[in-house]
This record gives sequence, structure tokens and C-alpha cells, in this order.
Amino acid sequence: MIQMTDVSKNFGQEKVLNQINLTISDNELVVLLGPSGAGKSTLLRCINGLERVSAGSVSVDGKQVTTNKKELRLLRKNIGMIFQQFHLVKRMSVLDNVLCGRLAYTGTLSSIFKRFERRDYELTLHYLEKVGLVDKRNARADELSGGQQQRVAIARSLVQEPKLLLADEPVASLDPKTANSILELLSLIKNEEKLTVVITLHQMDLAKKYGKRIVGLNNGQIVADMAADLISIDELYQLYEDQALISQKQFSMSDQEKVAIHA
Ligand SMILES: Nc1ncnc2c1ncn2[C@@H]1O[C@H](COP(=O)(O)OP(=O)(O)OP(=O)(O)O)[C@@H](O)[C@H]1O
Repeated sequence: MIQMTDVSKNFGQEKVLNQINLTISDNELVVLLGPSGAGKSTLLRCINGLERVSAGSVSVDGKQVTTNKKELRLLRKNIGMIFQQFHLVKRMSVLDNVLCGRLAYTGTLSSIFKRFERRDYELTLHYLEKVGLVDKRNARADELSGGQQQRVAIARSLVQEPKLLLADEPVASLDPKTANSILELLSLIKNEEKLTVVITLHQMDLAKKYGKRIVGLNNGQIVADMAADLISIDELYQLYEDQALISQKQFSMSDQEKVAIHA
């Protein structure tokens, strides 16, 4: 479970997150929506400690996200991260890129010499199979299409055996068909691996299609928290409006709806 309590984040004078209170239960698939600069990526990055909160607290599975390097390393073992630009090592093979996801489990020396155990290879092949790329294992990462590269990045995060997957605009660089297939894959994997998944997106139709719950951010504040089924595209457009307008509208879930979303 992710728990954010009164989280604020400043970059210099700019308040990017303002008193965020958010609870995400295990096995949820939550989509963060909102205009550019709303603070979506910053919120994600506060969850795995890539950004340090200025006030408030974040915990994952009951453990505080701290600044202590050792504690952060342990925390991040359980958190996979997927990025818009895939962040693969272009000149390395698909197999080696995915194996990199196991580095958190090898000792420092082993990781320097890229010494992996048999289980690391087994997991790598297993997840390459799952994302449909086992045949491409020896190809260089930069020989693959964008959609295939994102699949490699997904496999790399899965070999980490995480409990939580954070995806920061994972389909922003992909065409609509490929974007759908990647979100389909994430949604399938979430169910099969019993993961909690938090995704930032810009496409409202995809948010509604794949997110069970949509959290709207505007100007560093949560302005909506709804079951995706219960919010229309027109209403989602309003998340992008002036915040004063949004606050006049009813975007919060009843307790009944909150229960339904977790069912
Ligand atoms: N490392 C940083 N240093 C200074 N300012 C930052 C930093 N990271 C983010 N910001 C600022 O914080 C604000 C929120 O950025 P963030 O990337 O979280 O928004 P976003 O909602 O994810 O936007 P987008 O949809 O465009 O990715 C922006 O004004 C951005 O310039």
C-alpha cells in the first residue's frame, strides 16, 4: 500500500505538490491525469524516493520513504519504474538490458563483473517470453521499435520482482495502436503478478479504458479521485481547467464507490 500524507514538494520558490493525501491499495491500477506541469511525475518520483518531499510523508508497504541510501535501496528493490523514453542501454542486447533489472539482487562486485546467477537468466527469459520478445533476446536494444523497447523496459522492471510498478507516461512516444498494446500488457501483468500499478498518462480515453481509478492533479493538488467507469471524457476535460472551477464540482468518490473500485 502507498500512503502519502500531507505531501508538499517545492522546487525553489515553486510549490509543485501541495498537501497531497493519497492512499493506493495493493493490486490497484491507478492513472494520474492532469495538465503538463501539474506535478504527476514529481508525485511518482516521491513514491520511490527519486525526489525528496519538502513536507509530509510517504510510505510504501508501511515503510517510510527516507533519504537513507541503504533503506532507499531496499525500498526500490520492490518498485519497478518505466519511463517514456524507455531508458535502455542502446548498444546492449535485449537480454543484457533485462538482466540489469537483477542488479539490485547481486553484490557490488558481481554487478561490476555482470556475474549473474542461473535464476537471474531464468527470470529474464521468463519475462522476455511474457512480453513477447524472447526471440529478440540477442538483438541490440536500438534495433527494436519503440513499442518493443518499452516491452523490454517492462521486462527489465519485472525481473526485479517488484510489488509496485510506477510508469511515467509509458506510451507518450508511441502510436495509438502500440500505446493500447502496452497498456493492455501492463494491465494483464498487473493481474497475473498481483502488482500495484500507478501510471501517468495524457490520453483521457486510455485512462478510462485501462485505469480502474483516476486521480486528477492540477496545480499540485488532487482535484479528482474517481472510479474510471463513473467519470465521462467531458468531465475529465475539466481536470485541465482552472482550479477554481474544478473545486466547485463534485469529483470525489462515495465510500461505496471506493469499495467497488477495489473489488
Ligand atoms: N528537478 C526539478 N527542478 C526544478 N523544477 C522541477 C524539477 N522537476 C519538475 N520541476 C517542475 O515541477 C513542475 C511539475 O513538473 P512535473 O514533471 O511533475 O509535471 P507533470 O504533471 O508530470 O508534467 P508533464 O505532464 O508535462 O510531464 C514543473 O513546473 C516542472 O518544471
